[in-house]
Amino acid sequence: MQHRYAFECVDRTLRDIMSAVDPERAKKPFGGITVVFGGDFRQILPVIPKASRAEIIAAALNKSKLWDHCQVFLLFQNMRLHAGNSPEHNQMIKEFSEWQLQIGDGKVDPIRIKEHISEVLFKLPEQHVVHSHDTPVQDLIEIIYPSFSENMFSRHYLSSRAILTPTNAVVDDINSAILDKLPGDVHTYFSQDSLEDKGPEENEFDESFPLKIKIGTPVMLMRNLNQINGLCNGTRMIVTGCKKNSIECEIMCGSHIGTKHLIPRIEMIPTETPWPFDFKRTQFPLQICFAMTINKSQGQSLDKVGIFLPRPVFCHGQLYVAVSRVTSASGLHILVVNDEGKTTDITSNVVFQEVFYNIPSVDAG
Ligand SMILES: Nc1ncnc2c1ncn2[C@@H]1O[C@H](COP(=O)(O)OP(=O)(O)OP(=O)(O)O)[C@@H](O)[C@H]1O
Repeated sequence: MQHRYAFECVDRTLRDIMSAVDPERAKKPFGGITVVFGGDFRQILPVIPKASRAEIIAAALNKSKLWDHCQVFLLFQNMRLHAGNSPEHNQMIKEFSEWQLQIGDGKVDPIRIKEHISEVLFKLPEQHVVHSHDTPVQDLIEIIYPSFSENMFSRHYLSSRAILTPTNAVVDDINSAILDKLPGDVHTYFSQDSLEDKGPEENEFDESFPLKIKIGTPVMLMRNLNQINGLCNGTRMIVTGCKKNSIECEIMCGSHIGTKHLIPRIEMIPTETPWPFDFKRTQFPLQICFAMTINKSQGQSLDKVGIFLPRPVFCHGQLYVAVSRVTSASGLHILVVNDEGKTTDITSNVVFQEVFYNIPSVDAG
């Protein structure tokens, strides 16, 4: 979810612009222009580094004054879950959809509740749990990417599945384990970090953070480059060519499927840093996506989803986002590893209930 400041900024700008047409419109939300928001407060709230729970809640759109002017329309049908072909199948889909919502609403049957952090320990349905003794991660990779060597060049095979996990470090490990199975040469692309005004000193971070890929690797775009051509933050593509200063990729899902694009290195300067100077990183805005973080998976639809939890989820809506990416109940596989390194069927759910207080569906429920 966007920080409410983003919407408030658009509101103020439109009031300003529309006041030129009619001074009265400066008093109306968005200068009198109808605006449609789409969203789900069960999903991950604005990400604010080091923020407290209260600060995260305060950043949500429904804590803005604009919310008083919003009329809420509720959507009830889960369009992502494919319709069944028999009454029994439809009943199964209904139950699975209700279970997803229970997770989102924080209403799963608890084994134990840690009130102060709104964390609930609960038991996962057996049909989704992956049990493994010796090599849990390899086993999960095998379930999500079965017969990899026969299918690794199939666009549909690669675009329809992913492993989701809470942290980037684990994502990198899984991605490199699967990348090793792809044939072909590894192409290494270095990023360059520098200080915007670094003076005569050499920057020891120059030429660090390499991107290692092979032709055929699925990658996700990490920035909006060209929305008209489908190059948006989150677009998944296959690497089709490794050039010296660009990477050729083919979009593998959505309305621009099959189109090829050259992705260049781009400069990025983080604005919110604790330092009194700016870092500039020049890098490819791409990340390998055999596995991705749960946060990054928000918005994706996948036929086969492997959720790997070597540590529990840690923020509101993370588990809900993870379990709701899948298009069928049978496509969801969850591997939970506890502190002793053993697989288990018990995990945590984190839901900040107070974010729902002025949303009709949840109040009514
Ligand atoms: N009107 C529709 N008819 C058929 N399928 C639909 C329709 N709307 C959405 N879908 C299916 O549901 C999936 C999810 O749609 P979409 O990504 O627009 O929803 P969303 O609310 O943004 O989801 P989320 O926020 O959970 O990522 C799509 O991939 C599509 O397959």
